[in-house]
Amino acid sequence: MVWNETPLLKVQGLHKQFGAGCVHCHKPSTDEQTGSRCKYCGSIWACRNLSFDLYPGEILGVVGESGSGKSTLVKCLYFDEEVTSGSMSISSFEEGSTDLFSKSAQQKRYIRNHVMGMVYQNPYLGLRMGFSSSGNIAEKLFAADHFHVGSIRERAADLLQKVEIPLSRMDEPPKNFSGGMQQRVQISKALANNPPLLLLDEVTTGLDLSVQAKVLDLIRNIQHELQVAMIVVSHDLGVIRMLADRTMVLRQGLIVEQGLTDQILEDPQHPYTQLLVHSLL
Ligand SMILES: Nc1ncnc2c1ncn2[C@@H]1O[C@H](COP(=O)(O)OP(=O)(O)OP(=O)(O)O)[C@@H](O)[C@H]1O
Repeated sequence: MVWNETPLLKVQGLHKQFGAGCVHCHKPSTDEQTGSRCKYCGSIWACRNLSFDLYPGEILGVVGESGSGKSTLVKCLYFDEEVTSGSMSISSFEEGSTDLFSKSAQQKRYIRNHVMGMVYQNPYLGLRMGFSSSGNIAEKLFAADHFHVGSIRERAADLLQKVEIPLSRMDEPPKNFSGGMQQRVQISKALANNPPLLLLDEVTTGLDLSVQAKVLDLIRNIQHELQVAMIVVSHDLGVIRMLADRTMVLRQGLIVEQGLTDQILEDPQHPYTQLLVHSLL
């Protein structure tokens, strides 16, 4: 696939440090050998100098072992975590001319509500379990300035149908639903504002294999139908193989390899990627 358009998302030099830091680690090392943890003060550089682009309608996979910085990356992109340094722009917001990390809290909320959707591994983070499923979608629509009650209910029904939640259950709260159904409601809520960018963090981890396959199928169909660009975080190369056009491999907060998913999986160049790929086989 050739991506010859303007990128939807541009991330440059994203660093995220946990801990106060010290004189020895005031600058994050981008040396693979050094590791992500400062041996003097224990601070962790969860993301080190991450730069990448995402094109409209593309699915970018982010893979790496536990602790490699995958979740921290998407949390930073969704403003759940404050970055230590770096910049991010989205072409559909102020024509991509401003750094979104430097915006005020209020502006960040606006950006989240209008141009992003997020699906968490834990549905309790993305849903109000006690609200009805349609109410969850309405909440996202209100946040994105849609106030017409009739059309909100219609949109909720439409979205829930898309993720195969029976309409007879649209007024039930997600706490009554199975794990797979909760993930599907979360996906429909994340799509409510028609975002050009959807972030998905380990969305099938913990689900039964057959349920996983259904959710993955659904994500693929949605991408096909709505052409929404996605960043899919997973430690599971099977998920990445099924969904991602391009893949970025993270290790100790650094990108060690990136490229077309087929190339990465068929002919990994970095020893760490080779280990990851071969442990799948
Ligand atoms: N709130 C936090 N405070 C301190 N350290 C943190 C915090 N969140 C993450 N970290 C550290 O940052 C590093 C990256 O964590 P992160 O959760 O991003 O990894 P991950 O690749 O998503 O792992 P997993 O697949 O297990 O979720 C880890 O060393 C982790 O301990």
